[in-house]
Amino acid sequence: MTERPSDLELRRQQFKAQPSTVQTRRQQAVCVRRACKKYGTKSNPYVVLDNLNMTVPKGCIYGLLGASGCGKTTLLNCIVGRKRLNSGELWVLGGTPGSRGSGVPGPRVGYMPQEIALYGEFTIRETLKYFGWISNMTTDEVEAKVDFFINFLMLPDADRQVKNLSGGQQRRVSLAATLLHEPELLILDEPTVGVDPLLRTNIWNHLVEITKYGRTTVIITTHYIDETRQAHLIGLMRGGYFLAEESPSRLITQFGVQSLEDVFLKLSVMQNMGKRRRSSIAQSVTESIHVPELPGGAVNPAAVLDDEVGEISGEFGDSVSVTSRTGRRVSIAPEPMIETPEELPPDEEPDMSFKDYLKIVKYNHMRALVWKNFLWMWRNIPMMMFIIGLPVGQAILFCLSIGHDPAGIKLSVVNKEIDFPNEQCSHIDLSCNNTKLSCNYLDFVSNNYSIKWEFVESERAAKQMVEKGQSWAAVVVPHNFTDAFRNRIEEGRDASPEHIWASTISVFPDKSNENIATFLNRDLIFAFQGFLSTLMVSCGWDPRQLDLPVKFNTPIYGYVNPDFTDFAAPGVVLTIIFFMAVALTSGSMIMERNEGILERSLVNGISGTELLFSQIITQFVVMLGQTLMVILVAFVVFNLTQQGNWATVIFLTTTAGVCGMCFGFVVACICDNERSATYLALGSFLPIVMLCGIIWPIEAMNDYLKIVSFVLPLTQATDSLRCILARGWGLSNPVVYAGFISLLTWIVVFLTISILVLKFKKG
Ligand SMILES: Nc1ncnc2c1ncn2[C@@H]1O[C@H](COP(=O)(O)OP(=O)(O)OP(=O)(O)O)[C@@H](O)[C@H]1O
Repeated sequence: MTERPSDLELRRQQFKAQPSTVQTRRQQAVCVRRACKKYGTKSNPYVVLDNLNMTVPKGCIYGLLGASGCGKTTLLNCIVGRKRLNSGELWVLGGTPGSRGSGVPGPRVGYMPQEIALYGEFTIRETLKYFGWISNMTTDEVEAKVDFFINFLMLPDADRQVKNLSGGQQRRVSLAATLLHEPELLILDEPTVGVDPLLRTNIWNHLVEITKYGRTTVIITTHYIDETRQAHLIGLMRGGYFLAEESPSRLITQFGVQSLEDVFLKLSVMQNMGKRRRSSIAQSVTESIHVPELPGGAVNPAAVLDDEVGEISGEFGDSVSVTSRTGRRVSIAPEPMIETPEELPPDEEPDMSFKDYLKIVKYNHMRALVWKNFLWMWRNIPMMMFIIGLPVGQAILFCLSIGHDPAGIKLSVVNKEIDFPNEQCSHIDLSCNNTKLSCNYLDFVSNNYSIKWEFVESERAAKQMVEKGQSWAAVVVPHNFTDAFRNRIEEGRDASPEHIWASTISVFPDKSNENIATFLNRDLIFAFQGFLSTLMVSCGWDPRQLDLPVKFNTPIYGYVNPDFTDFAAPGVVLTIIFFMAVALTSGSMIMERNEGILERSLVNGISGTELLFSQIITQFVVMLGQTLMVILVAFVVFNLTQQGNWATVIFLTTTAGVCGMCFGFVVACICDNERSATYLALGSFLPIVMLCGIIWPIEAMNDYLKIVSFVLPLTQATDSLRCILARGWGLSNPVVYAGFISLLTWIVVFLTISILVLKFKKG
């Protein structure tokens, strides 16, 4: 119902001191009582709001003034429900901010933060569309207002991107986004910074206009004290409370000064004098400063200067609280006409149907958020290509660098069967009568394995090369190797120790690198078996006679020569997808939060759950792209082993990505800045890689760590993917579905933690 202006005028005359009850306090647009807010630690607290009282009647413009750092933004954040008071009471539009059905945060409030808090890549039109949609406006309703704001706020073309506007223009777009949905309570944190005087006047005129009929209330902070002359009430804040809360004209009249700045100065001096608590100073103040008589107990000069009462910390209008010399804080309030009830009545909570409880997300919010996220991606195509390309690059690097046999391992060989350097192993004789079998063996090694020989003259020289790191092993072939070897075969069980010794090739390896030493060991022995087999065939003997009596047949799963790449690939693919999702999700959420955009959306009524779900939808699309590309590269381009069902592989990998996203939410919710998020993400990366059986079998792990490893998100998943890829197992296999169960459990755990942290972690 529209009130007649004359009634309003009458009502505004009552903005001054008046006795209040809880009921009347609730009828104000904003009512703050005994508000305390501290930052810092318990042992080292930093008090920002100190027993502050504030009353903002409906339909007024309230100018919140105070020096930089005095706590204005903190107070506004508490009013819009983004920060919690440590103690005290707060009513906004009749309810407690954050309570169910209060509409605060929500569409009843419009908040323009100090920071620009807009997406630079969006145009002015898109920005307004996003905030309009959040506030349940239709696209047509937003469009209808775009032209008005472009003209009124002297903005350039609506299709210009915000990042290409000047700082002042960006602030005006921010103001337009706040005014757009005509909220009942407008909270503007320094909207006129960087705005020229003409436009500043226009903005103030607009505020006066929209508050004219009492439907809109405005709280505005500014450093330009004198521009608040048009406000109906101003609160002068200093030291965590209000020095005064009055209409500007009354303050100027009563202090007998020319400007509000002078009022502020005088009040500040009064406050300082009070703090010094000396009656002599009080005397001088009474002489030098004219303290006006303010009816209704707004500021009680006696309270300021009375020797018994040291410090004024009150507000005009409702109550004045002071600190006595004993340090006890007392309240000087006007005599209440109605006795204030001891107990506060319960918050007014609207009836909620069962359906309302189930509605954890709103369609218009989800539409705006998902649209905004995709639009951001579309406007950042190079960045998106990088984001999709990064895991692909990592997969390529993995496939090219991990798990292959070392190539070109260098050995220093002294072959005493030949007269080196005069003679070389150049003519390889494959007949049974060959007199230089050592040359055949060495040739077999270099042809079939990636080992390079360097012949040297003496055993000493061969060992020196190893000592200098120039070769991985010194190989010594004895003088009569061929004859001794033939004798050894022919003599069989009667072979003499001399023949055994003379037919033994000695290897002096450098085992400082376990991997290379293992490969060298394997290659030299396998090569000898191969060489011997060839020799026996050429001599017409059955090569099986000299086989080891343990025979490895064709493997049931896997290959005769398994590849470490195949072993590590499942874990590495999951790790890449998991941690890319962690980085992306936490990065984008922290970026939005640090730029104030997240805060702004939350004040507009977006809930933490909606934010999470919208992120899940958009990040899921990105992550699906990453997963498909990684799988394509690893299993199609690099042909890693894949015996299983493609759908199961993709399903498991994307589930790991969703799990990573949810961990990213936890990181973003817990960490306040990118640095701590990076530490947390990095800090969890190595333990997961080490403990989830990704690079080394869990069977080799310490028994206690095995228990930890069992519950980690990627352990069962890696095992599951390994079984799908290498054994071709399907979803019905317990090892395979254990991977899914583990990931899904972690998704629920991470989401619950995120929602709880978002709900309870407010200033
Ligand atoms: N999260 C925080 N942790 C610790 N201290 C904080 C935090 N936020 C604000 N402060 C401190 O609280 C004080 C009040 O900050 P606030 O932003 O409310 O001031 P302000 O009056 O809005 O200043 P300005 O006019 O410059 O914006 C400042 O000294 C600030 O450093």
